[in-house]
Amino acid sequence: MILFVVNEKSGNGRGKKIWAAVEEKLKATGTAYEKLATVSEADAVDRVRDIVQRGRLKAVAVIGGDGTLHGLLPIIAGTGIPYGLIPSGSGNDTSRTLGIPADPLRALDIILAGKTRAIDLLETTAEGGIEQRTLTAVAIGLDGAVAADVNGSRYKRWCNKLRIGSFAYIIGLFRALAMFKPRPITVTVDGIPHEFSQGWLSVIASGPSYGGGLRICPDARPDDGKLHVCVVHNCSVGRILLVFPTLLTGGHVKRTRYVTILSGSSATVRSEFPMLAFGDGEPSGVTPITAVVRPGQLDFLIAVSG
Ligand SMILES: Nc1ncnc2c1ncn2[C@@H]1O[C@H](COP(=O)(O)OP(=O)(O)OP(=O)(O)O)[C@@H](O)[C@H]1O
Repeated sequence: MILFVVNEKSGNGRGKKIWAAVEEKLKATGTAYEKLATVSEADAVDRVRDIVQRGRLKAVAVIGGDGTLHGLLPIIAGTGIPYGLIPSGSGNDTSRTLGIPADPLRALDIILAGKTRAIDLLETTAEGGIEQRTLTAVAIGLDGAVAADVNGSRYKRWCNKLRIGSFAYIIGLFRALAMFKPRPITVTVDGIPHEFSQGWLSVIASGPSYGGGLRICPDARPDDGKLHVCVVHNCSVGRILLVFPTLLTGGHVKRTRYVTILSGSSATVRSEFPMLAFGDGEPSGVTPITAVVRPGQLDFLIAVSG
């Protein structure tokens, strides 16, 4: 049996509409399935845990965005249960990285075909011992301020309605820039500290894409067994605005005066004042935060040619 976890809120209600089309096809193909419409991450965790414990699951598939996938990682990671996605979020960085089509029925075909690829996860521990697993990237500093502003905002709902979900992050950036002050930060990768007197943002990524399609660590691969770090530092607000469009192509990595790219198997970000961190767009605590890569922890359902 395939368990479908449906976040009807994701993508501003798109999850609900997508389920109707998906269910029709599941019935037409005689697929054994169970649907779980969940109202929150905690609700999903409790109910999915019970079903996983009962066993005999062929796969767990999410109809939602990166946040919905993120919420179930503590239950699915390391179990060998194939994890699938029918994207209905606004950022959809996981589907972008793994080549999962936006068309729900084509995404369903991938789930039904049952081919998996083992991908890496990031395990983070933030101030106060808050532990999380993240699939795409942990954003700290300015990005954290952007995520905090975007999540639950009215403009995110409008962008989703207009099907320009990624645009919400651009609005969030302008709003966060008006409030955020760069601070001294230390980014330690595999034990080697890198000091920045004006740290704007640090992103610890498993794959190349975050924030709705920004190619923050363009050389990262979700199954390369490494974590990748991008630090933007020591530049003016004007420079940040100039760098931002280059994130869409990954061209920012050439601006080595204020963009530093690192990689390794563990990374810690410390800041003079606590900075917010968001993993897969969900709150992960505040600095200091340490991320460790866990290679091949998740068997993700992907396209046969992917
Ligand atoms: N299983 C779930 N069921 C209902 N709500 C959930 C579930 N998991 C997480 N949520 C909540 O729903 C919110 C939106 O979900 P999600 O992040 O998947 O969609 P999105 O924000 O539209 O897309 P994206 O993360 O790709 O930008 C999350 O931020 C979280 O608060």
